[in-house]
Amino acid sequence: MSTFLDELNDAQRAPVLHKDGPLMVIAGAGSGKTRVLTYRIAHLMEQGVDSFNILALTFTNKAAKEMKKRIATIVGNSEAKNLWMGTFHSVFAKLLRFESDKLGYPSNFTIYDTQDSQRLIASIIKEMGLDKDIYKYKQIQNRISSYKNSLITVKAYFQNPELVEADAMAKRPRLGEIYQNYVERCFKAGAMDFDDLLLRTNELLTRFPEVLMKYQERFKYILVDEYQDTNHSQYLIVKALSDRYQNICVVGDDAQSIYSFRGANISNILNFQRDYDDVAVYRLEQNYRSTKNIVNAANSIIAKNKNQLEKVVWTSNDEGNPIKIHRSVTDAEEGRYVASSIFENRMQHQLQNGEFTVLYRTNSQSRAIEDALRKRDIPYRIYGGLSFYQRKEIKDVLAYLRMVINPKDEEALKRIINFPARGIGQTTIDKLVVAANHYGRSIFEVMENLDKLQLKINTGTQRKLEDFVTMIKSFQIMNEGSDAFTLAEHVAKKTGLLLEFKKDGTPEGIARMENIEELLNGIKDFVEGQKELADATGSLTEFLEDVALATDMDKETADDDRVALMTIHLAKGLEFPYVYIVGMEEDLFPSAMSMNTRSELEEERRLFYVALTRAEKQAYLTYTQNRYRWGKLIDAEPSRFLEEIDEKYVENLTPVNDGYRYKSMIDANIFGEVDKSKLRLSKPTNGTPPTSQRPNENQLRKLRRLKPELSSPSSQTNVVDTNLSAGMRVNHTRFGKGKVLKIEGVGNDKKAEIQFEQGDVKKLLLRFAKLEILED
Ligand SMILES: Nc1ncnc2c1ncn2[C@@H]1O[C@H](COP(=O)(O)OP(=O)(O)OP(=O)(O)O)[C@@H](O)[C@H]1O
Ligand SMILES: [Mg+2]
Repeated sequence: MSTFLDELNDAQRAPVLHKDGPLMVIAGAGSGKTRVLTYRIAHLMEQGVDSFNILALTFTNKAAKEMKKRIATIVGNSEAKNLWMGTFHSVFAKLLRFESDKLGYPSNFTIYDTQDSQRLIASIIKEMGLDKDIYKYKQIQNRISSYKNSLITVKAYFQNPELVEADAMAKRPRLGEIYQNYVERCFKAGAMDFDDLLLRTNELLTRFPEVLMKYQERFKYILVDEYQDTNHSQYLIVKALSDRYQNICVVGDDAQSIYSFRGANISNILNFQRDYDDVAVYRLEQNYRSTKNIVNAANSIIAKNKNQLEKVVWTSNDEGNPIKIHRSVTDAEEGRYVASSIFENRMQHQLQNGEFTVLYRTNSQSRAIEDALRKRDIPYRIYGGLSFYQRKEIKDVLAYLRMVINPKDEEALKRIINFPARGIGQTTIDKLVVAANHYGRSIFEVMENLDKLQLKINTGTQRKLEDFVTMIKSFQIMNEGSDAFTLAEHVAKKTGLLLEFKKDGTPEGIARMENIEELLNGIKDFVEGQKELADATGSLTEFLEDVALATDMDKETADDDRVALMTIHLAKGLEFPYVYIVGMEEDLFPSAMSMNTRSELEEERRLFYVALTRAEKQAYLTYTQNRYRWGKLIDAEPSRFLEEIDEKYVENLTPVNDGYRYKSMIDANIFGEVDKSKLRLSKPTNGTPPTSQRPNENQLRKLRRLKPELSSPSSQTNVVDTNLSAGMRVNHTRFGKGKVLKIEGVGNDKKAEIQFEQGDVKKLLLRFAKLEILED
């Protein structure tokens, strides 16, 4: 028996050694679930299971790569290479390449990213002559995506009066038509969007029993990490594939389910035992990641959630320091605090930048942090913002390459038909689109047959269109004889793209040119790398697929030492010695959009649990009293989550009653970034922005209608204390005793201004404040 099993504790070893049949590992953060999954695969292989018969589904491609690396050190590289491992999307994109003809798709189908989907939907809305303020393309795309993830096809949509009615009620009666057009256009373009990769896999496995059987035989062992965040579509795929052998191993933590807004369904994990016979359930309790303080603090938070499985998490690691809470006056100051704290820790403890991460609830918070890090010359990388492959110039090059592989690709074509400029105007493109719709063909096919169609395009323009077709065809011929790199380099030069950016001469133009060079380097690396793999050839198709499914998380290189900035959602499964969670404020975290029901609020709390449990040694929680949001300065309240942590585990770096009032700071104009005029203009009387400026909650709620648990009407989170009035004496769990000076606002915005005995006057939102009325 090899020694790698010694690197597990007894509880971890049991699921690793578990023989055939379904098993589930349910355990809290940092207890080794991912490690169990990894070692189980290695063990299966050691027991003689063929690596070709194993399928492992992970949350990121990076996680898959790391797992593979670890497995390779145990069983050897050549065997590890054969494993099918990756995210749902990348694994099933690969599978669809082999089978797509059955669904009427070419094997070289294009993958539309979210931006492509949105552009296509925007143009459909325009072609249909609809009001773009009512039919907002991003919202529509979201809606279509959630239909697809619930396996509601266009046909199913029209057969469901409830859905049709809901959209009509939302003043979007033609949503179904948009959906239908969108699906047809994607099909005609030989393109699948992200959701199609799952939807079409489901279609394939349901419609073609022989295909299902083939993959059931192929994937005799299936393993899924982060099972709590699988959506319905993913669930059905796993269910179908594992149905024959039932060798299914899922690991997860219901307390870390944070993707319900994307259709993830926590009940998949809760129902696992019902779905399979004789499920073995394993629990892990020992956390190896974090200090005692962090583990205990995290436990104290998640205990506040009502809907969860009972779990114990403990650690034998050091006590560690308490979690540090820091308050600042503005978001810019918060950024400066984080930057200097990172700087000091790095110096004091001789650390690398890569040992720090800054986590936030929404992407827009990164700016203030970035500014501060830049000022201190601390290198950082943002994950999940605009990924490298989403940049304009990169998408331009990729669009040409996509055309080479699949000339029907409509979004790619529209992007480059007149870039660099070749005198083909929008009117011409519109005519081509109309003709393509009319004949049920792709735009490129229309362009190939211009001489036969009477499109009222003048001969000069017609010639330009023909030149374009000839150029693409010449690339296609070249593609047959050369590798992806040679072709891509040729395309970048021949199309004039490189020249276009060079001509520009501005720093941005040069940066764009360098990015294209970086892309070419990347393609070269890819071609070299793919040559080693058993089932890959280094073709352009493979490269484009890799790119379409890449997140910048996957692009990380080891030698590059930077502080990581990302949303909490992206941080799932990762770990860092030092973690800063910024923006711990009401309406931001928990998000203003997630306070309508208990289940939404509990999801926010799980998100906080995920954030905190990323930390190995030290966690910081920061909040500010004033923050620019929706273009206005608003006064922010500390997040309720701060109060929820058992105070034994925290240390307040900025005590509450230090007389640190933002008003006086602004009057003294100490902080340059606070613009007085803006403040006076916008300072809302009750501390929350006017309703009209808030995100359109109503629509969001409607978009979420698909989630059954949200439909219950009686899910108000907190009871507003209506009895409170000025003059009353109250007690607050944290601020102590005080007297109510006045009450203002109504309903959810009702606030009390309280003079606390410790000297501070505070305004508290009544629906959150834990106030006890004292009898005098
Ligand atoms: N038996 C063990 N001995 C030493 N280190 C361990 C052991 N088990 C897990 N670890 C380490 O603890 C850390 C957390 O493990 P892992 O990432 O597998 O936990 P997890 O349960 O998947 O966490 P999450 O819920 O955040 O995904 C990792 O650094 C891992 O290498
Ligand atoms: Mg994990």
